Formats: sequence, C-alpha cells, structure tokens
Amino acid sequence: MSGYGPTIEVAIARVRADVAQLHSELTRNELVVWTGGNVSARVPGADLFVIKPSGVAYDDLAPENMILCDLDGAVIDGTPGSGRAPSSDTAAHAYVYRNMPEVGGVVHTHSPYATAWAARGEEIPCVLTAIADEFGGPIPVGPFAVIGDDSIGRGIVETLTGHRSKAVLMANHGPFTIGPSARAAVKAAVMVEDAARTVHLARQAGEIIEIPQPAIDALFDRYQNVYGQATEVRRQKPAPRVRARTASGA
Ligand SMILES: O=C(CO)[C@@H](O)[C@H](O)COP(=O)(O)O
Repeated sequence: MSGYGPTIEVAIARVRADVAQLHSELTRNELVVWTGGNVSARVPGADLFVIKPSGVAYDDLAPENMILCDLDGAVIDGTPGSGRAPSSDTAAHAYVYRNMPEVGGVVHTHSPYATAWAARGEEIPCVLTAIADEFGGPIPVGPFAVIGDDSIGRGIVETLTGHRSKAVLMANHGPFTIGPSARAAVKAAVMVEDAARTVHLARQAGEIIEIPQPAIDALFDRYQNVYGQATEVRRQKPAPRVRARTASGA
C-alpha cells in the first residue's frame, strides 16, 4: 500500500494492470523489438502515473513491477516496483502529463516504418482516409531531443499542443503518441505505423495524392464523432422525433 486512500489505491491497481497488459499490444502489433518502447498511464484522480521499468524483457512485465511516479517523474518510494529504475523516457512522459492535462496515456515505440520517416525528419502527408480519420491531417515531425531529461517531453508538447494529431515523429528517434487513455495512445501507435508503411509503399510505385482540406475535416469529424458504436454520451443525445403513424398511415 502507498497510503493514498482506498479510492486512489484501487485506481493505481487498475492502472498497473492496464499498463502491464498494454505493453503486450506493442509486441503483438510488432511495434517494438527486445526492450525498446514504453507505455504509461495517468492515475485518475491523483498527480501520479505508472510506467514500465527500464530495459526489462516484455515477457517479465507484470502489474506488480510497473513503477508508480509523481508528475515530476520521481519514483514513489516503497511502492511495488520502486526498487528498479523506471523507463528512460520517464521524464518525457512526466512533462507531457504536467503540460497536457487532457492526456491520460503516452506511448513510445521504434516501429520501423514510422521510425524511418523520423530518421528522414519527414512528416507523413495526409493521403489516406485512415490518416485523416485518426490524425486529422499530416503526422508531424518533432525536434531532435536527447534521451533522459524532459527534452523529448518538451518536443512532444510543443508539436502536439493545438494539433489534431495524437502522434509525433521525434526526429532521429521514433514515434511518440498520446491519448485520453493509454489504450487510445497504443491505438495511435498502431495506426501511425500502418500509415507510415502504406504511404511508404505507395510512394515506391508513383505519385501520392493529397486529400483536400475540406474532405480531411469531414473525415476527421465523422471518425471522431460518428464512427463505431455509440458511447454513453452519444446515446444520451435526444433521438430524432418521429411522428406517430395512425392506423390509416396518415
Ligand atoms: O528509445 C528509447 C529511449 O527514448 C526507449 O524506447 C528504449 O529503447 C527503451 O527504454 P526503456 O523504456 O526500457 O528505458
């Protein structure tokens, strides 16, 4: 127990389980090799987040060895997992949580196609409906930043604040993604790799065609607000009124 009170302790336990499980999505989707990459999630209701230990094999990641940190990236002493060093990107994730309160999860991978675009310092143009849907436009490049302090975090925040994209290609490094939840950030990591691969393949065979801005706007709006199953919020919107029909059909 870390002494935060029962509600926060329950939230921490749930986030530990989520973050441990979501790391398996990185390997399942072939976004990482060996111990590269990391996922973190904010603890709802507390100035805390959970991240993986540094350089530990994916098969060994479990809720009890995830590491609880404060929003300065300091490990909370005496909590499960605190005996190990946290991810080398902990300061970067912490910077994002401090400066983007809407962010609930951060993901970093070296997925090969997205990282190849980062190596060239080239944004991924919006030439597919899937890119417009998920990212709302081109997927931007962030600055080159050293690993270990909050430089990467500053690059992520500078690039993504006010931007529709939930992914940034950090120059000479690889993609970082954010989302309202860690699961959403993992989804963005999967989608950015898919976009990077497909646009790369398309360019091998000819000229790619940009989608006009009004169509990008319409696609983004539909995907963000209409696509998929209605959420509780959408279900609560009043249904369109239909006039009762009489037996005669009038
Ligand atoms: O590229 C980096 C550092 O930014 C990481 O992806 C490492 O490859 C994995 O670091 P840990 O999270 O295991 O420290």
